[in-house]
Amino acid sequence: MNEQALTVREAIIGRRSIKKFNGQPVDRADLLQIIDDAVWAPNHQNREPWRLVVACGKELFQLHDLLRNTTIPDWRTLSEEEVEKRMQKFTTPGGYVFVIVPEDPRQKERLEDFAAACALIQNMMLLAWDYGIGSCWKTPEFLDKPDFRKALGVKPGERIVGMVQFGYFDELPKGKDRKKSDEIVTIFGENEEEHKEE
Ligand SMILES: Cc1cc2nc3c(=O)[nH]c(=O)nc-3n(C[C@H](O)[C@H](O)[C@H](O)COP(=O)(O)O)c2cc1C
Repeated sequence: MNEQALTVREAIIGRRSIKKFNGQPVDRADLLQIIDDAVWAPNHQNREPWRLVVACGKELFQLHDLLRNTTIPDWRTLSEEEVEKRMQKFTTPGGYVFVIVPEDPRQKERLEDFAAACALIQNMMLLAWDYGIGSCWKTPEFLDKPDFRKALGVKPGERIVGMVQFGYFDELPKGKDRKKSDEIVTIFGENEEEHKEE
């Protein structure tokens, strides 16, 4: 683990989604420590609604097979090089975390649980960044495919919030500028006159 000890602000504004990993393995103990810390995310009524499926180390090969069968169903008709090329985005991360929540039939609770899981994911990504480990939160359509869900052990009434890839990288992507507060903030009460005219 490469201890960077960034400030919270440095981690938040410096983190970038890594879409090109370099294949270096991620230590399972690091990933589990990241999860043990990330669970301090806010969650309503302390429901801790999440559960996580982790692949890191030897079980990655099995996950790669699943990802190949899911995303390239005709892989047997392609050359080994072609399959390898298409699989690179899946084979280069050193670890995977699938975050799963129950789909509560009550809308309020369902949205709260989803929101809490999103906070957990952001925590994981920031903690990883502090260890020098990049990540990318992905929501490909196949996460909802019955065969994929079954292979991951996702039960009826559960939803995969995201597939988070973790790994090391050689190049830091440049982030897209964000809107500033003057573009997205309305000061409470400031538009009162406008509303009166409506
Ligand atoms: C809910 C969510 C889903 C995302 N899904 C994908 C995805 O499927 N594939 C992908 O390449 N990036 C995905 N991203 C990453 C975004 O592309 C990335 O966060 C965005 O470009 C901003 O870049 P930054 O994270 O470096 O600031 C997702 C991000 C979020 C929050």
